[in-house]
Amino acid sequence: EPADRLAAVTQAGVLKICTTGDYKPFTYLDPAKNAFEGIDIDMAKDLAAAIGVKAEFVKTSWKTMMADFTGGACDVAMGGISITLPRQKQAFFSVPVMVDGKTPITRCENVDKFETITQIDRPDVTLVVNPGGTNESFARETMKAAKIDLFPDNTKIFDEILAGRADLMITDASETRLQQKLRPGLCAVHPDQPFTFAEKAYLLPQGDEVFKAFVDQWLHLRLHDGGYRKISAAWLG
Ligand SMILES: O=C(O)C(=O)C[C@]1(C(=O)O)C=C[C@@H](O)C=C1
Repeated sequence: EPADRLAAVTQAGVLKICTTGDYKPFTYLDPAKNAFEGIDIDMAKDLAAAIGVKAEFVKTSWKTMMADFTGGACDVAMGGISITLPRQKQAFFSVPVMVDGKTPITRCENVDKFETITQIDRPDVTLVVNPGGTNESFARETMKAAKIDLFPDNTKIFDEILAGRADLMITDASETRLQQKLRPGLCAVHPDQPFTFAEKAYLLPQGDEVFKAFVDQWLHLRLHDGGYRKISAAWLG
């Protein structure tokens, strides 16, 4: 009999969602409230409601997400996750939620200095990078000369640039757009023309066509009935 996560989730009465909690506006673990919030957290609650069960969030990290997911820690992983071919070998993805891509963010006085990879990839430039996700793989593939400074706490990483301990970060354009609002002094560099093409989607169990069909249909409806727009506008203004 084929794996049927939709039936298992329905029977359990709970949808378990793996999420990192370190990536605004998609997933953020608010330390004061000890609760997850963000666009994909609201979407996860909506998905659980659509199935007719409650949502339970399971904290993961970019480094351990695939192992946690394939190990059965959760039914779906959500929170600004990019579709990649290595991940696609181990799991299904939903239809894409949005298009994104890698863009520099730096102190505003430096926006003209870091427009191209050639300008960035120099020995006197320090790029701060969060470990374990597509930001790290992009940096390792593209940078030959620049100094790569791994900084594990993604909720504080942008302060490294503001404080002058790093020159820039290269991350998703959506994140650079939000962080330049949250941290005056930081500016996104051409977020409308990112270096890469990447799509965000939700990670689903490998081979489970029934569950994927349900999630895809739910997401298709929310992308067209205003549900997604309403949720994302609440976090992005
Ligand atoms: O790995 C991914 O899919 C992501 O898009 C997550 C990722 C990353 O690329 O490292 C993107 C932006 C955040 O700053 C943190 C993590």
